[in-house]
Amino acid sequence: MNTQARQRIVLKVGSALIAPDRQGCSSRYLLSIAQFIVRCRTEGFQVILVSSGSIAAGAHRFPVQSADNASDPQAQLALKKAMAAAGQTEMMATWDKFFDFPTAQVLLTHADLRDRERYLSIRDTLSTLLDHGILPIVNENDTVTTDKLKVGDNDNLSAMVAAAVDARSLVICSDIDGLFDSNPHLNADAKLIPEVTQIDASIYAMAGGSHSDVGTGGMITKIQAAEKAVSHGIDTYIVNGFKEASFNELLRGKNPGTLFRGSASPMLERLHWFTHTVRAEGEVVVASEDAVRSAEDCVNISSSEVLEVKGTFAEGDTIVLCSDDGKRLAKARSNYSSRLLKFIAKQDDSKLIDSFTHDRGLVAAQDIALLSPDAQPLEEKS
Ligand SMILES: Nc1ncnc2c1ncn2[C@@H]1O[C@H](COP(=O)(O)OP(=O)(O)O)[C@@H](O)[C@H]1O
Ligand SMILES: N[C@@H](CCC(=O)OP(=O)(O)O)C(=O)O
Repeated sequence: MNTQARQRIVLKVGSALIAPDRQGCSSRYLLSIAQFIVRCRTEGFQVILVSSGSIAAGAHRFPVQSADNASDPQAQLALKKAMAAAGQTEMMATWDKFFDFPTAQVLLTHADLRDRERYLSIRDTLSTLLDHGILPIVNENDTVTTDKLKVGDNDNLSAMVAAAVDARSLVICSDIDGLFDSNPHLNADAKLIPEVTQIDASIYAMAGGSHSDVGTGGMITKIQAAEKAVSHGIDTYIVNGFKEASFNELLRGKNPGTLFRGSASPMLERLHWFTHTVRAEGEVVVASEDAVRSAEDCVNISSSEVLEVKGTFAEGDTIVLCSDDGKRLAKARSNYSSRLLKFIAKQDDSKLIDSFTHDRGLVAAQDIALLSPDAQPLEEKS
């Protein structure tokens, strides 16, 4: 493990902290966040800021909406992207004013992160910026994204960035003290959970969506982010960014919100990237769970064990191998297009079938991630 890299902190700031009333950026909460960044740097940490808020910050530039636009989803989406474009410059200018060191804007999409070459390039750029004392400020490139191209929320984006830079901690600053056992906006008796040792279905069951006009994803995407980060060995905190005390406590080494402790046995880098950043384009249902017990099993699956092929994918695309009762067993890269696999799976002649998969397995040996039997579809969860 690169010990220098382990001195990195990724700080994710939610929209409500940037532009609380959608009237442009406000310094109300940003001052204490900026001071925290400065203190962390003074103490020798390299900091990356993942800042939401471009849409919330740009909203005030588009005060007039025609009634037609309000009911047209396409027009609404175009408006949000325009707000993001206008708000992004305002947001960068606002952050820049707090610091006497340079900042750099890094706008990413999921299409950038899931492509290995681009991912490595992003990693190098972020490291170079950090090594030159520059504060990278990352956001999703909302103006160019479509459903297929986007991460969709900055919680997951911040976890992908934290893994890419091999961070030591990920701090998610939200509008609430941390993860509660149910949404405090709906249940006045909800209790704060100070530490989560294992992220499973019971933790996801506590989480609801966002209640605000400006937030995306609520607690669900924060738990997804924590799941990604902890499996890379990154301690992940959800803290209340409205409260200056949160940052003072973090600086004293205390946990002011909810802590998800990083795994003591982190995944290898490429496996982590493939498991948590790359998305599956389709599914292949296999006859038995026993066919997918190890990576070697996956390579050796014969086409006669393929029951069904779902979705459209090309050779080399990522697929999930599932059991016929819907369990996600493994993620891998298909050696065949969905079209060819569908054709092969329909054949009765086993000799013909085997002739297709004789020389190379159903999936490539390089990227195979075994998923635990009750694993949730990490990258597809919403
Ligand atoms: N179990 C829960 N504990 C805490 N907050 C929850 C929970 N379930 C849902 N939420 C909602 O998640 C919100 C925070 O997420 P979000 O609105 O997306 O903020 P951000 O802009 O910081 O990402 C909280 O204000 C709350 O409404
Ligand atoms: N990329 C969007 C933010 C998306 C997002 O995840 O928002 P939030 O839930 O406030 O962190 C923007 O800059 O407005």
